[in-house]
Amino acid sequence: MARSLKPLVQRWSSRVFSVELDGAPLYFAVREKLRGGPASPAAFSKLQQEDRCYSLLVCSGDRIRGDRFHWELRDKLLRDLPPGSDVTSMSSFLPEEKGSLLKGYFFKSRAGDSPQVEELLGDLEQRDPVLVCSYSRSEDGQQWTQSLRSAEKNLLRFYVVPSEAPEHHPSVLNMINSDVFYSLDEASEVLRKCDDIIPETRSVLRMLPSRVDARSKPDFPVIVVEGLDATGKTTLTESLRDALGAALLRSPPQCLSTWRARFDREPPLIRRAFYAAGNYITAEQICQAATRSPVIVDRFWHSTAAYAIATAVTGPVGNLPHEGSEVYCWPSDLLQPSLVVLLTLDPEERKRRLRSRGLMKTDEEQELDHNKLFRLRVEEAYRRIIGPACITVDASPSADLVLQQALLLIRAKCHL
Ligand SMILES: Nc1ncnc2c1ncn2[C@@H]1O[C@H](COP(=O)(O)OP(=O)(O)O)[C@@H](O)[C@H]1O
Ligand SMILES: Nc1ccn([C@@H]2O[C@H](COP(=O)(O)OP(=O)(O)O)[C@@H](O)[C@H]2O)c(=O)n1
Repeated sequence: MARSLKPLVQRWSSRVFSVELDGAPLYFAVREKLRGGPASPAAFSKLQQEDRCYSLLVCSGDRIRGDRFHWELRDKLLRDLPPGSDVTSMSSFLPEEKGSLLKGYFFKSRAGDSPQVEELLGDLEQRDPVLVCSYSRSEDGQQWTQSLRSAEKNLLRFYVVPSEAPEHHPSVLNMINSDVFYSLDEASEVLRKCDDIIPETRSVLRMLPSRVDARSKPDFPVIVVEGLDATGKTTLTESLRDALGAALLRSPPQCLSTWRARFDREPPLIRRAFYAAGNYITAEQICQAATRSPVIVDRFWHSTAAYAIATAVTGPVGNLPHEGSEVYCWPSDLLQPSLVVLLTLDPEERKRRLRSRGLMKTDEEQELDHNKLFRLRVEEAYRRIIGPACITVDASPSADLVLQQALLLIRAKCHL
């Protein structure tokens, strides 16, 4: 373990640890001394007597390298650990301390597998920015301890104790400018830093506007249509274009389509920076088009932020950052549309439309289909975004009725 990790270790017992089980976080803490009787946190309750557990936390000073390493580490663990290790995501954080989140993985190993696991962890510790902990149970099976290798290679031992759930999901601590970007500068800084590992980034950077001016008010109304995949955005935006003689744009813009799949394979930090940058390119196109006619936009910042927030946070909708949180605030340097229409649809009808349309696209969209909680989080995050807020339109009636409904709204709000 590198010396630079010493400050981290010094505050180790102030940290809370979170393990993802069945799609939601379970929390525990560690203490140097045990007060009261032994206790087993929920994250450890389903383990067998002979099981040993491990955690790996990524702690790179370089967030791009760290995020990529974390992304690739899951595949490595799934490939190289013995079957049945049950690798799951975990994190560690200092309660209420922004930027304190460390991300990693938690897994178990049977007694007979220990040499293979120890060898893999030893290799990782030597080469990569990880903090490795092992967890074992006392002989009477009542108390778990955590062992952390210190800078001097000594083992630091802590008792594992239950911890209350924090007020916010831990991911919220690192969300700003990692999952959601609030300025072109922040997003393009991430892209600039990865242009050596992803050469395509240079082409994306060249397309970014050199100057952003969110204050200039477009001459014609700008109407954004948002919603989950297959809610009818394409159908509605094309009809609105025809009905209003409007220009139709999308985010990410057409000019980024060649690189989109490349960035969809990258870890969240880079992928989100790509989509954030796309919004600024679309904003520039909107400004030009809105001098001549109304503009309809298929997805914009609401999509970028809502999917990012709903992916970073796990578990029920209650785990999202609370309503009014700064994470839902529109970036101050991004053009604000005149109206944002959010299409909502009953999940069964959405599935029917997806099936009738053919294959699904991104991993996130596939996740939407089988993870009901994720879908609910995305929809709720859409609704919580402010400045501009979105107005919900029920997309279950016929395409023509949905169009009429949207036109009524546009006439009322945009004086068209
Ligand atoms: N109001 C509607 N009623 C019934 N089917 C619809 C309606 N709007 C769209 N569809 C159909 O549902 C599918 C998904 O619509 P689409 O406009 O491509 O959604 P999105 O752009 O949001 O992914 C398409 O097959 C489309 O023809
Ligand atoms: N403005 C946007 C648009 C899409 N996205 C991302 O793109 C995915 C949705 O894209 P999609 O392929 O369903 O979009 P459509 O082209 O079908 O509208 C989501 O997973 C979002 O993470 C974004 O972040 N910002």
